[in-house]
Amino acid sequence: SGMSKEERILDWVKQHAVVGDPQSVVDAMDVYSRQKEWSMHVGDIKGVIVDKVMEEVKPQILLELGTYCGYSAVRMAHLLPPGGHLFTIEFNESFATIAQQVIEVAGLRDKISILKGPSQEIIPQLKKKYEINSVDMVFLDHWKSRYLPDTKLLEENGIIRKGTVLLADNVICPGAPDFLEYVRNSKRYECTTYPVENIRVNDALEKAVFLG
Ligand SMILES: Oc1cc(-c2ccc(F)cc2)cc2cccnc12
Ligand SMILES: [Mg+2]
Repeated sequence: SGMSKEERILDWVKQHAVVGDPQSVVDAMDVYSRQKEWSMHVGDIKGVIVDKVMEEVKPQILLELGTYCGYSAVRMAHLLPPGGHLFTIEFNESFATIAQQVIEVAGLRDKISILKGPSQEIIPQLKKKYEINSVDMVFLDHWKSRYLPDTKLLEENGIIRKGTVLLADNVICPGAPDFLEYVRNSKRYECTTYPVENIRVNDALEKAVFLG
């Protein structure tokens, strides 16, 4: 038995972050990933690109696919404009439980709602069950094989509107080739690629603006 990696990350955050200080939570998770155990959160190098897009878009309603331990949820919610809210979908119960506690340490419980379950089930419920009309930005960071089907679900369910910004992590590594091909060849998206030469792996984030 013993602690899971995610429990060890939470423990580190509790010991090294300052309660109510989101930046200290982000910094603690980055230090843990660099010095103890690499973890699959977006991290400090790609995180700067996420920050830049947040400053550009200033989303009131932000949807994240893939919470994991809550690193990007905390990083983005900290940058939300007043009144903004982040809905983050996580299908792994134990990850969601860890993320809820990380978000608690950050003092961001009022800005973030974790929706537990498979994205393909939750996306069609967003309007009725969570009273979401449309979202201003989507951060895709879950399983790569879900990027394209979930993007189509977001279109079909009217969750994204003209101008909604999709920002996708890992389009190179682990890679989401079908998603990339779709948004780059579709006349309904305006795409920008943000390549990142990380120490560990080369990767990129893709920004795809929905044109309606
Ligand atoms: O940012 C991510 C990175 C990786 C990843 C795993 C092993 C590697 F060798 C390299 C990259 C997996 C993810 C899975 C889900 C969401 N994000 C991921
Ligand atoms: Mg990722």
